[in-house]
Amino acid sequence: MEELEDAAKAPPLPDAFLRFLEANGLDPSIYTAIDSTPRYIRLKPGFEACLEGIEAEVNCKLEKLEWLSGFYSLPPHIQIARSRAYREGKIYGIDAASGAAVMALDISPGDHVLDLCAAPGAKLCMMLDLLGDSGSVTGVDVARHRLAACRTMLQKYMLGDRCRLFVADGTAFSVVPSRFCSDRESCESGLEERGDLFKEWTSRRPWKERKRANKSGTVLVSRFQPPELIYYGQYSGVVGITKGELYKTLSDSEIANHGYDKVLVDAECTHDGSVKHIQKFEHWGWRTLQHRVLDAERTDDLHTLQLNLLSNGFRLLKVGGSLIYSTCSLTVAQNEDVVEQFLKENRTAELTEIDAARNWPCKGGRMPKTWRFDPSTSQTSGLFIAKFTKLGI
Ligand SMILES: C[S@@+](CC[C@H](N)C(=O)[O-])C[C@H]1O[C@@H](n2cnc3c(N)ncnc32)[C@H](O)[C@@H]1O
Repeated sequence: MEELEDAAKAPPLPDAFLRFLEANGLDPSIYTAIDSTPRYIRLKPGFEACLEGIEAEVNCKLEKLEWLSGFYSLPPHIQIARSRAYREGKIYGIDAASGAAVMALDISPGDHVLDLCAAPGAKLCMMLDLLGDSGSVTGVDVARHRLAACRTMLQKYMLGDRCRLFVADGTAFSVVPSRFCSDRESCESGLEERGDLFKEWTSRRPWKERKRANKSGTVLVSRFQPPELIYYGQYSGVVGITKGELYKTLSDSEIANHGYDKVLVDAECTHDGSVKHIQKFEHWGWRTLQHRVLDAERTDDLHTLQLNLLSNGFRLLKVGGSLIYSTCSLTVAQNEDVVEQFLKENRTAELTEIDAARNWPCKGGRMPKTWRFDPSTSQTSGLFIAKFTKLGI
């Protein structure tokens, strides 16, 4: 292949992937920027005083990101996974572009937030840190093993109190926030009176679940399977209510008032903008890339899935609430095209300006009000972000 002749310019990528990039109008040179793209960490709120100690541990200076609160950049070769700060839950490994997607939600105290493609949970943890001692976050993912990793992360960072996790297909998920029982007082009263109420979570449950999951042999659930609650915190709104109350379905007009305040649809995609992810295929084998990225892109199923996730996330949003649609693909087909189709089908959806983006090192997408991060523009991983508001009918 001609593209591979100039080794100095061309990244070590297989022909099929280069053809995929070309077909989607994407510049392969972003994959060479990887060596100079910094790594990012987010400091857990409350550990600001530990900064110097963390620097000594990872043996480098942490550069504060002026445009994203709580984030620091490190040289790309620095590994954080073995550091004590990481193991003790003082820092998170999360790309700055992912942090921007969460910030675009404008989370306010008391918000009830839905994260429809939540695993492994870096954004979910950030939402919980932003909420602090109010509101709730509901995480949903179709992959049980990935959501179990998310539960482990909640436990590690001690963030589980206001969170509940459901293994479910996000295109059919229907559980609304349990607004009425997410305050301490209301949760603590009357728990002893009825036997069918959810009691406080115990760690014995995950073992039972594992057994059940092993028996069923399924890793992904289908849209016809009921949601499976694999974790809930004490103030997540689950303790003190019945199964019937938890799974009660609401009409669209009821959701207009009682739906989620904020929704994140960080949709399944080909991950082609996540340069670090693409580089992993060097070790996993380029054949796996063919199967997971290129074949997936060629089918219409992925675009339909993205549109269905976005539509269902929007359906569960209350009027006046906002939704972020993001993918770590840089193709127009998985981003602007999905947004365009969604707007055609949803007259109560308004594409909304992300005010903070004016100060972010990203560039506009092909549609006004949409944004794109990539290694060359923003020195981050690739990410597309669009924000919608739900209008009253
Ligand atoms: C880009 S990842 C999400 C990353 C996550 N938001 C984070 O910050 O760690 C996409 C996720 O979508 C999940 N997924 C794929 N199809 C889904 C579906 N139909 N419903 C819910 N989740 C789905 C995948 O299992 C995967 O975990």
